[in-house]
Amino acid sequence: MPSGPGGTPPGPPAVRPGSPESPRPDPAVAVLPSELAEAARRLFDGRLDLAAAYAELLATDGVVRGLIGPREAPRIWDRHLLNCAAVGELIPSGATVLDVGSGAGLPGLVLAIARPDLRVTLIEPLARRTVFLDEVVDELALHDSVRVFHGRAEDAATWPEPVRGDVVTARAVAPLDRLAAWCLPLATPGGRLLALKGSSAADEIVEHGAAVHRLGGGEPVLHRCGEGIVEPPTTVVEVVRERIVAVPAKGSAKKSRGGRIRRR
Ligand SMILES: C[S@@+](CC[C@H](N)C(=O)[O-])C[C@H]1O[C@@H](n2cnc3c(N)ncnc32)[C@H](O)[C@@H]1O
Repeated sequence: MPSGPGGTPPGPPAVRPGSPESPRPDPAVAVLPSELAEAARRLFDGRLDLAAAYAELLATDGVVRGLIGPREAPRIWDRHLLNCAAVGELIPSGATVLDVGSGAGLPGLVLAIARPDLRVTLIEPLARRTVFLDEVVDELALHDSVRVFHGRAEDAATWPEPVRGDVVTARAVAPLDRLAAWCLPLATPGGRLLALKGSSAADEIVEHGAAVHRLGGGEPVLHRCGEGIVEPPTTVVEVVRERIVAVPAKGSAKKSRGGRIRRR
Protein backbone atom coordinates (compact mmCIF):
# COMPACT_ATOMS: atom_id res chain seq x y z
CA MET A 1 0.00 0.00 0.00
CA PRO A 2 1.39 3.47 -0.80
CA SER A 3 2.12 5.82 2.08
CA GLY A 4 0.32 9.05 2.91
CA PRO A 5 1.83 12.12 4.59
CA GLY A 6 4.11 11.38 7.56
CA GLY A 7 4.60 7.79 6.47
CA THR A 8 1.03 6.96 7.36
CA PRO A 9 -1.32 4.84 5.31
CA PRO A 10 -3.36 7.01 2.99
CA GLY A 11 -6.45 8.03 4.95
CA PRO A 12 -9.39 9.34 2.97
CA PRO A 13 -8.36 12.69 1.45
CA ALA A 14 -10.54 15.51 2.75
CA VAL A 15 -12.52 17.73 0.37
CA ARG A 16 -14.38 20.92 1.16
CA PRO A 17 -17.96 20.09 2.23
CA GLY A 18 -20.54 21.19 -0.27
CA SER A 19 -17.91 21.79 -2.95
CA PRO A 20 -18.80 20.87 -6.54
CA GLU A 21 -16.41 17.92 -6.14
CA SER A 22 -18.73 16.37 -3.58
CA PRO A 23 -22.26 15.83 -4.96
CA ARG A 24 -24.25 13.25 -2.95
CA PRO A 25 -23.17 9.87 -4.30
CA ASP A 26 -25.62 7.12 -5.11
CA PRO A 27 -25.81 4.82 -2.01
CA ALA A 28 -25.37 1.89 -4.40
CA VAL A 29 -21.69 2.88 -4.59
CA ALA A 30 -21.25 1.40 -1.11
CA VAL A 31 -22.69 -2.02 -1.93
CA LEU A 32 -20.31 -4.80 -0.91
CA PRO A 33 -18.49 -6.08 -4.05
CA SER A 34 -19.12 -9.80 -4.53
CA GLU A 35 -15.39 -10.61 -4.59
CA LEU A 36 -15.05 -9.16 -1.06
CA ALA A 37 -18.15 -10.84 0.37
CA GLU A 38 -16.31 -13.79 1.92
CA ALA A 39 -13.71 -11.56 3.60
CA ALA A 40 -16.46 -9.29 4.91
CA ARG A 41 -18.42 -12.25 6.27
CA ARG A 42 -15.33 -13.53 8.10
CA LEU A 43 -14.43 -10.17 9.58
CA PHE A 44 -17.90 -8.88 10.46
CA ASP A 45 -19.54 -12.21 11.22
CA GLY A 46 -23.16 -11.57 12.32
CA ARG A 47 -22.72 -7.77 12.10
CA LEU A 48 -22.42 -7.48 8.32
CA ASP A 49 -25.68 -5.49 8.06
CA LEU A 50 -24.32 -2.94 10.53
CA ALA A 51 -21.08 -2.70 8.55
CA ALA A 52 -23.08 -2.18 5.35
CA ALA A 53 -25.09 0.61 7.00
CA TYR A 54 -21.85 2.33 8.07
CA ALA A 55 -20.37 1.88 4.58
CA GLU A 56 -23.41 3.65 3.13
CA LEU A 57 -23.18 6.54 5.63
CA LEU A 58 -19.48 6.98 4.84
CA ALA A 59 -19.99 6.85 1.09
CA THR A 60 -22.91 9.29 1.11
CA ASP A 61 -23.00 11.72 4.09
CA GLY A 62 -19.27 11.23 4.69
CA VAL A 63 -18.49 12.36 1.15
CA VAL A 64 -21.02 15.20 1.08
CA ARG A 65 -19.67 16.55 4.37
CA GLY A 66 -16.08 16.36 3.20
CA LEU A 67 -14.96 13.66 5.64
CA ILE A 68 -13.74 11.40 2.88
CA GLY A 69 -12.94 12.12 -0.75
CA PRO A 70 -15.46 11.14 -3.44
CA ARG A 71 -12.94 8.78 -5.03
CA GLU A 72 -12.91 6.74 -1.81
CA ALA A 73 -16.61 5.86 -2.00
CA PRO A 74 -16.26 2.93 -4.42
CA ARG A 75 -13.37 1.49 -2.39
CA ILE A 76 -14.92 1.89 1.06
CA TRP A 77 -14.92 -1.85 1.68
CA ASP A 78 -11.41 -2.90 0.72
CA ARG A 79 -9.35 0.19 1.59
CA HIS A 80 -11.24 1.15 4.71
CA LEU A 81 -13.69 -1.30 6.32
CA LEU A 82 -11.90 -4.60 5.70
CA ASN A 83 -8.46 -3.05 6.12
CA CYS A 84 -9.45 -1.72 9.56
CA ALA A 85 -11.47 -4.73 10.71
CA ALA A 86 -8.46 -7.00 10.09
CA VAL A 87 -6.66 -5.33 13.01
CA GLY A 88 -9.16 -6.93 15.38
CA GLU A 89 -6.99 -10.08 15.43
CA LEU A 90 -4.48 -8.18 17.61
CA ILE A 91 -7.09 -7.03 20.14
CA PRO A 92 -8.00 -9.31 23.05
CA SER A 93 -11.58 -10.11 23.90
CA GLY A 94 -13.34 -7.50 26.06
CA ALA A 95 -10.59 -4.88 25.63
CA THR A 96 -11.06 -1.15 26.09
CA VAL A 97 -9.96 0.57 22.88
CA LEU A 98 -9.14 4.25 22.30
CA ASP A 99 -8.98 5.35 18.68
CA VAL A 100 -6.87 8.50 18.33
CA GLY A 101 -7.68 10.75 15.35
CA SER A 102 -10.76 8.77 14.33
CA GLY A 103 -11.76 11.13 11.53
CA ALA A 104 -14.90 9.54 10.10
CA GLY A 105 -14.51 6.53 12.44
CA LEU A 106 -11.51 4.62 11.06
CA PRO A 107 -10.55 2.24 12.53
CA GLY A 108 -12.53 2.82 15.78
CA LEU A 109 -16.08 2.51 14.50
CA VAL A 110 -15.19 -0.42 12.28
CA LEU A 111 -13.73 -2.29 15.26
CA ALA A 112 -16.79 -1.49 17.38
CA ILE A 113 -19.02 -2.90 14.64
CA ALA A 114 -16.94 -6.02 14.02
CA ARG A 115 -16.30 -6.68 17.72
CA PRO A 116 -19.25 -6.01 20.04
CA ASP A 117 -17.14 -7.27 22.96
CA LEU A 118 -14.95 -4.11 22.77
CA ARG A 119 -15.54 -0.77 24.51
CA VAL A 120 -14.38 1.93 22.11
CA THR A 121 -13.68 5.65 22.62
CA LEU A 122 -13.24 7.73 19.48
CA ILE A 123 -10.85 10.66 20.10
CA GLU A 124 -11.12 13.44 17.54
CA PRO A 125 -10.44 17.19 17.86
CA LEU A 126 -12.42 18.49 14.86
CA ALA A 127 -16.05 19.31 15.68
CA ARG A 128 -17.28 18.62 12.13
CA ARG A 129 -15.97 15.09 12.51
CA THR A 130 -17.23 14.43 16.04
CA VAL A 131 -20.72 15.59 14.97
CA PHE A 132 -20.64 12.96 12.23
CA LEU A 133 -19.30 10.33 14.66
CA ASP A 134 -22.09 11.08 17.17
CA GLU A 135 -24.67 10.79 14.41
CA VAL A 136 -23.31 7.42 13.25
CA VAL A 137 -23.32 6.13 16.84
CA ASP A 138 -26.99 7.22 17.08
CA GLU A 139 -27.97 5.81 13.71
CA LEU A 140 -26.32 2.43 14.28
CA ALA A 141 -27.39 2.30 17.96
CA LEU A 142 -23.83 1.74 19.18
CA HIS A 143 -24.26 3.74 22.42
CA ASP A 144 -23.55 0.78 24.68
CA SER A 145 -20.07 0.25 23.28
CA VAL A 146 -18.92 3.54 21.73
CA ARG A 147 -18.34 7.04 23.11
CA VAL A 148 -16.92 10.09 21.39
CA PHE A 149 -14.26 12.32 22.99
CA HIS A 150 -14.10 15.75 21.36
CA GLY A 151 -10.51 16.86 21.84
CA ARG A 152 -6.88 16.05 21.17
CA ALA A 153 -5.13 12.92 22.41
CA GLU A 154 -2.89 15.09 24.60
CA ASP A 155 -5.99 16.49 26.32
CA ALA A 156 -7.50 13.05 26.82
CA ALA A 157 -4.29 11.95 28.56
CA THR A 158 -4.36 14.78 31.09
CA TRP A 159 -8.12 15.13 31.50
CA PRO A 160 -9.33 15.03 35.13
CA GLU A 161 -11.42 11.95 34.35
CA PRO A 162 -8.85 9.45 33.08
CA VAL A 163 -9.34 8.28 29.51
CA ARG A 164 -7.35 5.06 29.33
CA GLY A 165 -7.40 1.98 27.13
CA ASP A 166 -5.91 -1.50 26.96
CA VAL A 167 -5.31 -0.74 23.29
CA VAL A 168 -4.82 2.61 21.55
CA THR A 169 -5.30 2.58 17.78
CA ALA A 170 -4.37 5.26 15.22
CA ARG A 171 -4.50 5.29 11.43
CA ALA A 172 -3.09 8.01 9.18
CA VAL A 173 -2.60 10.39 12.10
CA ALA A 174 1.15 11.09 12.61
CA PRO A 175 4.65 9.58 12.41
CA LEU A 176 5.50 6.92 14.99
CA ASP A 177 7.42 9.18 17.43
CA ARG A 178 4.55 11.67 17.68
CA LEU A 179 2.03 8.85 17.92
CA ALA A 180 3.99 7.31 20.79
CA ALA A 181 4.04 10.67 22.61
CA TRP A 182 0.28 11.06 22.21
CA CYS A 183 -0.88 7.48 22.57
CA LEU A 184 1.35 5.70 25.10
CA PRO A 185 0.12 7.92 28.00
CA LEU A 186 -3.40 6.80 27.08
CA ALA A 187 -2.55 3.09 27.36
CA THR A 188 -2.88 1.27 30.66
CA PRO A 189 0.53 0.00 31.88
CA GLY A 190 1.22 -3.08 29.76
CA GLY A 191 -1.33 -1.83 27.24
CA ARG A 192 -0.47 -1.26 23.58
CA LEU A 193 -0.40 1.22 20.75
CA LEU A 194 -1.48 -0.30 17.43
CA ALA A 195 -0.48 2.09 14.65
CA LEU A 196 -1.91 1.23 11.21
CA LYS A 197 0.85 2.15 8.80
CA GLY A 198 1.68 2.00 5.11
CA SER A 199 4.79 0.87 3.33
CA SER A 200 7.00 3.12 5.50
CA ALA A 201 6.33 1.07 8.65
CA ALA A 202 9.71 -0.68 8.83
CA ASP A 203 11.60 2.57 8.13
CA GLU A 204 9.61 4.35 10.83
CA ILE A 205 10.58 1.69 13.35
CA VAL A 206 14.26 2.25 12.55
CA GLU A 207 13.90 6.04 12.57
CA HIS A 208 11.77 6.40 15.69
CA GLY A 209 12.64 3.33 17.80
CA ALA A 210 14.84 5.35 20.19
CA ALA A 211 12.16 8.03 20.67
CA VAL A 212 9.57 5.33 21.35
CA HIS A 213 11.87 3.81 23.99
CA ARG A 214 12.36 7.22 25.69
CA LEU A 215 8.58 7.58 25.82
CA GLY A 216 8.21 4.31 27.74
CA GLY A 217 7.50 2.01 24.82
CA GLY A 218 8.95 -1.44 24.23
CA GLU A 219 10.51 -2.52 20.97
CA PRO A 220 8.07 -1.85 18.11
CA VAL A 221 6.82 -5.03 16.42
CA LEU A 222 5.58 -5.18 12.84
CA HIS A 223 2.43 -7.22 12.10
CA ARG A 224 0.56 -8.04 8.92
CA CYS A 225 -3.09 -8.47 9.81
CA GLY A 226 -5.72 -10.30 7.81
CA GLU A 227 -3.28 -12.56 5.90
CA GLY A 228 -5.31 -14.74 3.55
CA ILE A 229 -8.39 -12.58 4.11
CA VAL A 230 -7.59 -9.06 2.94
CA GLU A 231 -5.24 -8.14 0.12
CA PRO A 232 -2.89 -6.53 0.90
CA PRO A 233 -2.81 -7.39 4.61
CA THR A 234 -2.95 -4.40 6.97
CA THR A 235 0.47 -3.30 8.24
CA VAL A 236 0.42 -2.54 11.96
CA VAL A 237 3.19 -1.37 14.29
CA GLU A 238 2.61 -2.57 17.84
CA VAL A 239 4.26 -0.82 20.81
CA VAL A 240 3.70 -2.02 24.38
CA ARG A 241 3.68 0.63 27.13
CA GLU A 242 6.41 -0.97 29.23
CA ARG A 243 7.30 1.96 31.48
CA ILE A 244 5.45 5.00 32.75
CA VAL A 245 7.36 8.18 31.92
CA ALA A 246 6.36 11.70 32.90
CA VAL A 247 3.99 13.41 30.46
CA PRO A 248 5.48 16.79 29.42
CA ALA A 249 3.81 19.65 31.30
CA LYS A 250 0.89 21.31 29.55
CA GLY A 251 2.06 24.22 27.45
CA SER A 252 5.49 22.70 26.82
CA ALA A 253 4.12 21.10 23.66
CA LYS A 254 1.43 22.33 21.28
CA LYS A 255 -1.20 24.43 23.08
CA SER A 256 -4.13 22.33 24.19
CA ARG A 257 -7.79 23.32 24.13
CA GLY A 258 -9.40 20.79 26.50
CA GLY A 259 -11.91 18.15 25.51
CA ARG A 260 -15.20 16.61 26.42
CA ILE A 261 -17.02 13.31 26.18
CA ARG A 262 -20.59 13.48 25.07
CA ARG A 263 -22.68 11.67 27.67
CA ARG A 264 -25.98 9.95 27.09
C1 LIG B 1 -5.74 11.95 8.02
S1 LIG B 1 -6.98 11.91 9.26
C2 LIG B 1 -7.20 10.17 9.48
C3 LIG B 1 -8.57 9.84 10.01
C4 LIG B 1 -8.84 8.35 10.20
N1 LIG B 1 -8.01 7.79 11.26
C5 LIG B 1 -8.66 7.59 8.91
O1 LIG B 1 -7.80 6.71 8.83
O2 LIG B 1 -9.40 7.86 7.97
C6 LIG B 1 -6.10 12.39 10.76
C7 LIG B 1 -7.03 12.68 11.91
O3 LIG B 1 -6.25 12.88 13.09
C8 LIG B 1 -6.84 13.92 13.83
N2 LIG B 1 -5.80 14.47 14.73
C9 LIG B 1 -4.77 15.29 14.41
N3 LIG B 1 -4.05 15.57 15.52
C10 LIG B 1 -4.64 14.92 16.57
C11 LIG B 1 -4.38 14.85 17.97
N4 LIG B 1 -3.36 15.50 18.52
N5 LIG B 1 -5.19 14.09 18.74
C12 LIG B 1 -6.23 13.41 18.18
N6 LIG B 1 -6.53 13.46 16.85
C13 LIG B 1 -5.75 14.22 16.06
C14 LIG B 1 -7.33 14.89 12.77
O4 LIG B 1 -8.32 15.78 13.24
C15 LIG B 1 -7.86 13.94 11.70
O5 LIG B 1 -9.23 13.64 11.90
